[in-house]
Amino acid sequence: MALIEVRGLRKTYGRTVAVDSLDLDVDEGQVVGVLGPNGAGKTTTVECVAGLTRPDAGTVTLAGHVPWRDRVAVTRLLGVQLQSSGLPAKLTAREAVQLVAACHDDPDDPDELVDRLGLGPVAGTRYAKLSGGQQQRLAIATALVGRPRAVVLDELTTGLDPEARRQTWDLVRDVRDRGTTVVLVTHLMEEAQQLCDRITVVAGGRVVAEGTPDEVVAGRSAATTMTFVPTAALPPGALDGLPGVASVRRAGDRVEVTGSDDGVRAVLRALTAHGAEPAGLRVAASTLDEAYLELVRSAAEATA
Ligand SMILES: Nc1ncnc2c1ncn2[C@@H]1O[C@H](COP(=O)(O)OP(=O)(O)OP(=O)(O)O)[C@@H](O)[C@H]1O
Repeated sequence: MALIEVRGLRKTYGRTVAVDSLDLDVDEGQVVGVLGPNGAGKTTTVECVAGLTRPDAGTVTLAGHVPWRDRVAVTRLLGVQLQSSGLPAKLTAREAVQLVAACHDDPDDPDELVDRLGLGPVAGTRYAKLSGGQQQRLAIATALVGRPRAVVLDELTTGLDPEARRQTWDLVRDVRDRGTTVVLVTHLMEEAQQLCDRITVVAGGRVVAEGTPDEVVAGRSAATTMTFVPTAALPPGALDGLPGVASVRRAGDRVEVTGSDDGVRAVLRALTAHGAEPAGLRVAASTLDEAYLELVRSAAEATA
């Protein structure tokens, strides 16, 4: 049984359906990403997991506990860093971690945790004076100080510069290596590719893809991208509609085709049939970014 199990989750706010029929499994020891565009229902989902929001329908269990009912157990099991940490501006970094530690039965040593998260030099600095990266690390420290089995990190690198982002990613890997399960809410495909064992892509409150990042890319009809310059002119539409071809785009002389491996072979055969060769041919697996955009666009078209 998964550490976190969500089945048929539904939550509405007035007429807005924030989440609908959503399933999510988070196995112990993994980093699981919840991805999706603005308003997809990611935060609502993790709020239901954390027991901060009660769903209209469906079930959520965390190590067998129901989050909005078994509050004490869930506070012990799950650390939460949500989008705005809401820490008082005047507390120092150390005081903030000590304050949250005091709410737990068997907390981590606040000073040791502050050091481990690279906040030692600013332990005496007030929250409002910390940099964005330091504030995020402090939010992670407050989520971890109760030594939870799982932690929810919601858009933890939004607004950080590339170096601070990479340092935060190292921190997440360290959290996972120490045995804590991580639910990572993110907009950033590179972040998901770098950190996540599995991802769930949500759009319009529903799951539109689930698997390892590689599985999600491979499962798309546009799993491969090939670009080339045909050495002879092709009749208009010569490559459109070939079996396995998802899209054909032209940029000057260069042609970019996305599709399955069958699509790549069909394009090469069509070129030969038209007496052309693919000069400067490059064939690459599509990125998670490309797969994600395709998923989100088709979900938006389906509901339009
Ligand atoms: N407390 C609330 N009251 C009313 N509507 C809400 C509330 N919380 C969320 N919503 C709506 O529910 C939908 C899903 O919101 P949610 O915050 O879960 O999305 P999200 O994927 O986390 O988005 P973002 O990436 O922008 O944070 C949105 O249409 C949002 O406006």
